[in-house]
Amino acid sequence: MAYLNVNQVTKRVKSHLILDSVSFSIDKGTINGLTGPSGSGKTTLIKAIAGIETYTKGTIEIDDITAPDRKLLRRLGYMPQTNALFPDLSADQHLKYYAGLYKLPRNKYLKRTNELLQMVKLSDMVHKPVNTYSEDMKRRLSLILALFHTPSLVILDNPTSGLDMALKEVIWQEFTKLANIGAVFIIVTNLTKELAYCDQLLYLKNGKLLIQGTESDFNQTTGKPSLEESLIFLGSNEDGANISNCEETTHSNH
Ligand SMILES: Nc1ncnc2c1ncn2[C@@H]1O[C@H](COP(=O)(O)OP(=O)(O)OP(=O)(O)O)[C@@H](O)[C@H]1O
Repeated sequence: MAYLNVNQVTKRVKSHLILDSVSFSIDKGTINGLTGPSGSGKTTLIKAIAGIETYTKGTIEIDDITAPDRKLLRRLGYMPQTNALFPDLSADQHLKYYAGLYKLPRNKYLKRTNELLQMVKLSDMVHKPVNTYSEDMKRRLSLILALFHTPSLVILDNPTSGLDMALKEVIWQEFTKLANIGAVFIIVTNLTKELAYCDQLLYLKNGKLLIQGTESDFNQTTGKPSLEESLIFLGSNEDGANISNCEETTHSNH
């Protein structure tokens, strides 16, 4: 039974078709990498799933609930591409604010929050206002805000952008750990190394979902020997026109 069902989601702004009848399903406990060229609609799609962007047609169901729905608020974790933090508030104040929004009892999230702060090496900054943070510290806090309430669907827009290699590794280990206990991840990234960690990949181009599948599904569909070459091929191939029978070559990981 799929945890997330996206059915023919279409977004049109005036004459611009930003999402073109996008349909896919995602199972529990999987890490899904969403990739594609700049401007292909990745951010628009994840914002629609997170309930913060409207769309013209189609439906989105999360855990059998039609989105958007307030019942989903606590089940979702979302990290935007550009930080949406309050400059005058500290990390601690951000966490308290969001815990209040999710109605989390303090003793429930405190231990988890401390673990995450340590993981991203922000413990020393917890009482300092965000306007004293570097850009990558802001990314790290945004990531914690997407994870600390143990959501079942975690949606992250380029989560490791600007972070050092060692921290990227630690963060991906955490994603894997959470997926192993049932969390679903949708991670926007164009980094081949990160895409290779994912259970399943989704490739969006010009608002259309061209392929959903594993790395080997991608290579089989494109006829290329590696994911990197497949992505280069898909990116340079006008509208994916030469991708034959994408629908038929689409596979689910489960
Ligand atoms: N509200 C809007 N009104 C008009 N055009 C929009 C709107 N939102 C997004 N777009 C356009 O839709 C297209 C897809 O944008 P989106 O940010 O979703 O792409 P993306 O794949 O996430 O790009 P990137 O990788 O560069 O972040 C772009 O051409 C963008 O300019």
